[in-house]
Amino acid sequence: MMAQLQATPLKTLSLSGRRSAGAAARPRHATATLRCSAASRSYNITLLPGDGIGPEVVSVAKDVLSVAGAKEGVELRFREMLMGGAALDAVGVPLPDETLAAARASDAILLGAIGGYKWDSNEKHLKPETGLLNIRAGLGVFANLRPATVLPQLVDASTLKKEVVEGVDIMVVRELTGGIYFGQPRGFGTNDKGEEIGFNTEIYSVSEIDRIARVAFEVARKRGGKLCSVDKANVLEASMLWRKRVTAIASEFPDVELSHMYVDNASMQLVWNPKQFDTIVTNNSYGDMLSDEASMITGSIGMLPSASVGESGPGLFEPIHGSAPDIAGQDKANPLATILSAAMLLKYGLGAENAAKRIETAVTETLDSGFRTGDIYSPGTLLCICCQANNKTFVHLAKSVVLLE
Ligand SMILES: NC(=O)c1ccc[n+]([C@@H]2O[C@H](COP(=O)([O-])OP(=O)(O)OC[C@H]3O[C@@H](n4cnc5c(N)ncnc54)[C@H](O)[C@@H]3O)[C@@H](O)[C@H]2O)c1
Ligand SMILES: CC(C)[C@H](C(=O)O)[C@@H](O)C(=O)O
Ligand SMILES: [Mg+2]
Repeated sequence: MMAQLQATPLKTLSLSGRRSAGAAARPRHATATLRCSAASRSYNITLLPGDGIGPEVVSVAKDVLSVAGAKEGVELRFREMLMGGAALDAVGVPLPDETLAAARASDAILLGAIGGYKWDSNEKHLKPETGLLNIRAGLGVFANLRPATVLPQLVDASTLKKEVVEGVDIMVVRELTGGIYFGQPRGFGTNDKGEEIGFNTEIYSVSEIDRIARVAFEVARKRGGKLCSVDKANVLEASMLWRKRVTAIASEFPDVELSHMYVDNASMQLVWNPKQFDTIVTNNSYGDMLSDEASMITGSIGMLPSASVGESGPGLFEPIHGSAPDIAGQDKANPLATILSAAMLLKYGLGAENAAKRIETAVTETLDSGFRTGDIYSPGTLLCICCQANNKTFVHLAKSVVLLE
């Protein structure tokens, strides 16, 4: 099924449910909506557990997905495929052809994380990270939506002051298939002094900027109506074009208030006064960095989900964190970013809003009950582990909350 690029941004992606009235509640892409509510309620999901904590958090999210789907009559069939370091070890490439083919043929993809020390010095084409970039490009998922929402139960989990973070609800719209990650030329060489050099190219075309800008304006329109475009237009040509095009596209969205900010200033403003931001649109590399920074406003990088969508084809859903090799295999990982990515998969990938809501409610109630992994633990809460099969885990508590509804 098609990822609902048209329908998705028209609905709020915010966990807090901030939503404007009127058209906001009515997806514009009728075909996608009809398909979602049609008789077929059976979907194929590709699971890409990957490396490090990836398999731990994906197995938890899979259980939660199954229960939430079943309670709403949505049948989910899972197929696990190799990706990242796990694929390198098994078949010698980070993104096997069969994995990309299976992902393309499915209705949605849930990815854990890839990477690890073992493969860090591999050549570029044999890095787990190259597999990740290739699947994003291969699926054409150019719009990466990364919500950073401070949940009321976790206002004290942030290293920032409560009054600074309380109520923060930001959506970072990151361009995902262009910019310096993919620009040519890139590589290694020698300069005229005979010194070794490494180089990359930051490059954006008008069409790449226009399409991500339109997604961001649509998202902002259905949230707080404010869009801040982050660039480095005081120095870089690619950013100068970015700013020119975002400004031009703004005329299609007179109801959205557009501002521009340089990325260095934005990095500072995010921790000084994060509540000034509603929706941020930015390029691939600034979006990578600013979303990690925004995650710490919410308490932990283990909390931030994401949805990546394109013009057609299935969406890719993944936590924003990495494979966390420092805690892998110790049952310490916070699975909430992946569980919330699973909720985004249901809502925006499949249109199964009620099932998604069950997951969001389960997460809220799990936190209300005081359960915390180490990254968001505070005195007075219950330290729990990621995926051991006992009653003190997120997954089992989440399941029982889902079942109780
Ligand atoms: N999308 C992805 O698959 C992705 C994203 C980022 C990094 N990576 C890769 O992951 C590897 C490690 O990268 P890194 O250390 O820079 O970033 P990381 O996000 O893996 O970890 C950074 C820190 O956050 C902690 N952390 C991350 N996720 C957590 C969770 N769910 N619960 C609790 N703590 C969590 C880690 O323990 C670590 O201290 C590298 O190989 C990197 O390339 C992959
Ligand atoms: C692992 C890496 C390629 C990836 C990125 O830079 O996009 C990661 O940091 C992310 O945020 O998903
Ligand atoms: Mg990142």
